[in-house]
Amino acid sequence: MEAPIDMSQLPPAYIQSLDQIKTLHHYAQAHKSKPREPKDARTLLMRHRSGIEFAKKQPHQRLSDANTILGIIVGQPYMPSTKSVDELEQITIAQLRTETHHKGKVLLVRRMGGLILARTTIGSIVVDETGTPEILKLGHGDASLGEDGLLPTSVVIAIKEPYYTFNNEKAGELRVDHPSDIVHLRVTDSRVPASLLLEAEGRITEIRSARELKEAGNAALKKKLYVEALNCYTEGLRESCAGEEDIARDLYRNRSQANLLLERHEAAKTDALAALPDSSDELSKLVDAKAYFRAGCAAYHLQDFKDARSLFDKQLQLVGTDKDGKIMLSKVMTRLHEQEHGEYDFSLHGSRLSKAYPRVDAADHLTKSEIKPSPGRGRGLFATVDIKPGDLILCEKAFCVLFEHEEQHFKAVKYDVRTGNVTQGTGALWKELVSKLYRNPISAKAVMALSSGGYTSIDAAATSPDDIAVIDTFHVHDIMVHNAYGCSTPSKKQTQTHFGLNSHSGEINSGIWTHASYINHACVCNAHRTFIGDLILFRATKPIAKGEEITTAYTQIADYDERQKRFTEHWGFQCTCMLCTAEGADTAGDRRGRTRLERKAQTFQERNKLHDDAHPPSTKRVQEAEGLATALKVTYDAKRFEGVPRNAALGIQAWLVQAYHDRHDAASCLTAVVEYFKLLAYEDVVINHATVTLRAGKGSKVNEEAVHTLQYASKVMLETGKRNAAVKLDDLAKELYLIVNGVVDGYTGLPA
Ligand SMILES: C[S@@+](CC[C@H](N)C(=O)[O-])C[C@H]1O[C@@H](n2cnc3c(N)ncnc32)[C@H](O)[C@@H]1O
Repeated sequence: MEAPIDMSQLPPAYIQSLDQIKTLHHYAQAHKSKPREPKDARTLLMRHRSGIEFAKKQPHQRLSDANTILGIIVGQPYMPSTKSVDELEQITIAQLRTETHHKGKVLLVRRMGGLILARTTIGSIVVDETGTPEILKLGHGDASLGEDGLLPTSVVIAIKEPYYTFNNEKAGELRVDHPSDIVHLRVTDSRVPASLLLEAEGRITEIRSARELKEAGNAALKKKLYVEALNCYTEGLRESCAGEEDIARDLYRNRSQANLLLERHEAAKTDALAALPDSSDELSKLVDAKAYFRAGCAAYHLQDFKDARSLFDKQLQLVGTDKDGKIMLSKVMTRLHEQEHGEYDFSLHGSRLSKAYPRVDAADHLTKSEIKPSPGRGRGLFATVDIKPGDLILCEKAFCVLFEHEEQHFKAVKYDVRTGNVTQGTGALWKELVSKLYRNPISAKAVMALSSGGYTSIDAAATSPDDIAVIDTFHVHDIMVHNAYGCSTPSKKQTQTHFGLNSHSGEINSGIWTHASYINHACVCNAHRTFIGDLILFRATKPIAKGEEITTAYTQIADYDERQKRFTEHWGFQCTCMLCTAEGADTAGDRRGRTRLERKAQTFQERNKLHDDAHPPSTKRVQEAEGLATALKVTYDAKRFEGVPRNAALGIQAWLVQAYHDRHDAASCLTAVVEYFKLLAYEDVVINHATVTLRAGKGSKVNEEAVHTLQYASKVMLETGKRNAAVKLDDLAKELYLIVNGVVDGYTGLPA
């Protein structure tokens, strides 16, 4: 989940930058609706050129560098235009007003400068039909599309309902935050004013016939100029006339390939299917097979494995046999098995991970849960079957995830002018998410349906004027803030090392999982999450009955007041789970006293680190720890805390478990383990050489330490010759390990 920033950790330059952002915001508010100040074209262009040079020299700005500052401002939201260009009244740049959203208006401009591809924005200079230049800043845009993909110079750009605001230097600029507010008008378009009929700079307008455009597209595809190829094929389709059905099919089939390469899987599938005739002769069978293969690949990427199976089947029926088709079909069958049964080869998936390949090729398994209303919490996720502790509840691939080592990632401070909140960690994800949503607008609907904490937008997904899906960027932002999960950095080692999946890397990586996002929070929850690459796994920590709500802990903040503050500020709720109810009924003084004692216990543990049984702690130290543990336990009202964890006492109790083990005090060690599980609110806890039982209670919790304490109990049994009890305890430790780690891999248990 998005982390609030610790201002004391920021370099001074950041604080300055934030102050600038805040000052700018106030300046803009004070200059609302004033006439735009004219600008000198020469100065504007010169400054733009030096901006381009500067951006080229700083391709990788990082937070660690105190001299380079990335700040993202989440501005005062304005809605994306849901009108088509034809419905809007044309205005000129001179008519713009400062800090104003020009509703009902459209600006027609052409780009005259290069692009400044900065990490947080994309900038250029545009000129309107009167020759007036102005700065254009795109808050979001798929930089991978390149200059001509983003703002081609071969077209006229319509900026729908333009927003005119101020840049860092308090100079006016056109700001486009919603990519759908930009429409490309071909120069042949009758709406383009004569003065903007530029000399064709792009190649598209030089070529006329559909066949020539197909050849140009193929040449561009070979050179990996995918956007150019796409534009050529699209233009070719517009130019193709009656009698040219074969060429049109080629154009669709080839555009499908360009779309696949641009990760526009929905469009890739539509195009591939549009290319299909009834295969009559051998040659058309071959090209049809190619189209089925492409449609199958697109369906695979869209996780529609049933559809993918039927498409690859059709491909193979046409050609008899094909190596690539067979490989894909075999992968599809594995995915269908994962999807239906929730059975995954997690070791294999983990072993394929690396920083270069941080995403897993796996299916979602979602059938054990469904979205339903959760009284007082909006919607929630509910079990559709009885689920046992340790069972996989769900496994889902991210809709979008960004890892901090990836090229598109950058670290930036984000300042939200609406709330004054300063956060870190999701600026880059926001940009990536918007790009991905535009690339696949149908899948976008699942993301746009997520909770946004009260942001009310237009039903943007339902409208697509000018054939462009409309997505409200600010809505996406708020959805991301309320739903993103922080995840670990993927590596091969994750599934090979002890608690490898649990090792978090500071939560800078984050992503959106659309189904898992429906899980509501409870501090004492019934589902624990881990990650393998971009796969999120939830396992049951206790029995979950069919129809019961699935809950997870959004944050593990120990202090009650701090925790509630975070819930209120970040997610807009107060937690009323069993733990919060019990802790909330303590007096403020009780809580303060407990926190003081807990800190004392933590300091004691830090000063008295345990090593092994060759270096056991002294009796005096153990007595000190026992005193602290007792003092902490009595801070809990026995009745009120029945059945809920007594978190503050856990750390020192775990220290005692190891201390007794290291001192070869078997009886005390086992008693301390029993006590540890009682503190976790486990029920029926019996651990002796004859009986080993523990049962997760309604309010119990589980953690890494619980696994370790059971391992110490197991060791003690082994060392005292009680092998059966040792094995039982080791099995229990392994069961808990599976819950906490997500997979059993990496577990280091008893020696044989
Ligand atoms: C990730 S979403 C969970 C799904 C959400 N309930 C929905 O309807 O889409 C997070 C939001 O759910 C609500 N929520 C989650 N846990 C809650 C709880 N324990 N009590 C009340 N509201 C909760 C809050 O509105 C929070 O901002």
